[in-house]
Amino acid sequence: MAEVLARVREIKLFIDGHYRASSENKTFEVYNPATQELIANVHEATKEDVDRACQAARRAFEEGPWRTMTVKERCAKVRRMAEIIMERREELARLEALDVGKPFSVAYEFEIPRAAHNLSFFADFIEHHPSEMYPMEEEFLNYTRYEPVGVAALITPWNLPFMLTTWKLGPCLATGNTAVIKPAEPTPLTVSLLGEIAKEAGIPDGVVNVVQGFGPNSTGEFMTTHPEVDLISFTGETSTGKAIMKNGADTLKRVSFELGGKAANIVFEDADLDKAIPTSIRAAFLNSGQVCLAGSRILVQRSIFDEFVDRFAAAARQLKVGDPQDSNTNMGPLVSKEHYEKVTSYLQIAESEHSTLICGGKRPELTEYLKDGYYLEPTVFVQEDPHARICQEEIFGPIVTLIPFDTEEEALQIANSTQYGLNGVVWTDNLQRAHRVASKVRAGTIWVNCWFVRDLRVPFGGFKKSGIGREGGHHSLEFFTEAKTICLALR
Ligand SMILES: NC(=O)C1=CN([C@@H]2O[C@H](COP(=O)(O)OP(=O)(O)OC[C@H]3O[C@@H](n4cnc5c(N)ncnc54)[C@H](O)[C@@H]3O)[C@@H](O)[C@H]2O)C=CC1
Ligand SMILES: O=C(O)/C=C/C=C(\O)C(=O)O
Repeated sequence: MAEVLARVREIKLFIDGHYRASSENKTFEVYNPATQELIANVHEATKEDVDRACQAARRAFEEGPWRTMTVKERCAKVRRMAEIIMERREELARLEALDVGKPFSVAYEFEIPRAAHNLSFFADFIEHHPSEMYPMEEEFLNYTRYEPVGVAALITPWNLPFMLTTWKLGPCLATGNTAVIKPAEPTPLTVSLLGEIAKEAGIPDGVVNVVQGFGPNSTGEFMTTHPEVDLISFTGETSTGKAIMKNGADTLKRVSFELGGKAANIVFEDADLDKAIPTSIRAAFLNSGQVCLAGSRILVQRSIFDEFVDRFAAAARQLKVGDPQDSNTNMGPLVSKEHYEKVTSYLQIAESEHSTLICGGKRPELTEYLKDGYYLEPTVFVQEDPHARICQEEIFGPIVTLIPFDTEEEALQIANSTQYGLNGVVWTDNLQRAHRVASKVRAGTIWVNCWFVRDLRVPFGGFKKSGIGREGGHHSLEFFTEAKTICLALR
């Protein structure tokens, strides 16, 4: 594995079953966020390259065997992709840790197996999905077919590159669509391998294409305006979702968006703190807080506030910040210089808003090797005003805010006071309160006495500015297919 990490890679585009250079030989550089060392030179897809990828995906959809083969045969190939991913698990986890700066253990234990599961789950789900049937007395019989839509643009962010791309690719392929994928520009490594993994699994050329590049005036924009793209599944920032929607409007593209979040993690006085504190630590600092589901606003009932602050801060101080490749590391760096500057700008904002710094707020002391990495200690603030910017804006870093509340009504008001509504968390031993609060928080997923437990059958997505549509189970099936009704006269 040392060799996997040592070399500077050249990452090409994967179009129509082959690696290709950028048509203008344009490349950009990618750096290890833990050290600032160069790790890859990446070919940027020009308008001509994106056109090639979209045309290849269109041909593979219209002419190739992919759409017309039996669902059993198609899903077997998607399942084979999952097996190959697990065969390459260590390599993929090492690359994800190198590229994103996340701990290798998190990539190896959670994200790469989840990526494989994203493919195998949807292969099983789609293969065994029943059709609807509506008999009309004895005269007519209606039944429904779910047919693929066409060419899908799958655009993903840098925080969970491989996991989130496969979350989209699984249902896209199992239902018979073809794909043009674009990972985020700071983290192209693992996703760049998906084309070759699909090819090895026996998926025909042109079905899975991977292009690389930036968003506005670059690859992302060329994809979302391309006339051959029928649908777009996007995860990322809310403002990017708006731009993509505008770009796709002229050609009436179908969209599914999973956007930002600012989850309220509500801790009532009857909560079991021995469970609430370690899980709230994970919810705040997993992947250096770069998770859209992060519990970045912790609302704590005033009667237990001081105890919670002390115990939470003590647990935050215990986290080992360091080299992502070291198996003892709990938290790595932030993903890039640009993002580090954005996240650390909130330290000044918090100060100007009179937040109280409880712990963190500075670079940790690290070895010489990591001296240039984009590191920030796990940082905890207390803020009484839930309308302060650190309580409202998605910081997307290891900065968490503790906010006291007195009553259930007040907790709900605070929880619902942001523009986001992706998820929420409730800690209580009172079953009635759990149901009541869960029903009143305006968000797509509410975890009660747990966090980030994922069953891929359930709807996943956001209220308000956290997204449009739902993916997961039959929601993904509906997004990636056209439902067709066939009505047969029986007499
Ligand atoms: N899941 C989430 O909720 C995520 C939220 N974010 C938030 O977004 C902020 C910025 O992160 P970015 O990676 O820059 O997110 P982003 O939303 O700008 O980028 C996500 C993807 O969209 C592409 N993209 C950007 N502009 C585009 C356009 N006009 N047309 C088509 N594609 C476009 C990017 O190249 C990337 O592949 C973070 O600081 C964080 O607050 C970032 C990652 C994930
Ligand atoms: O479990 C999922 O499907 C998604 C998890 C996390 C994100 O979408 C994110 O952080 O962007």
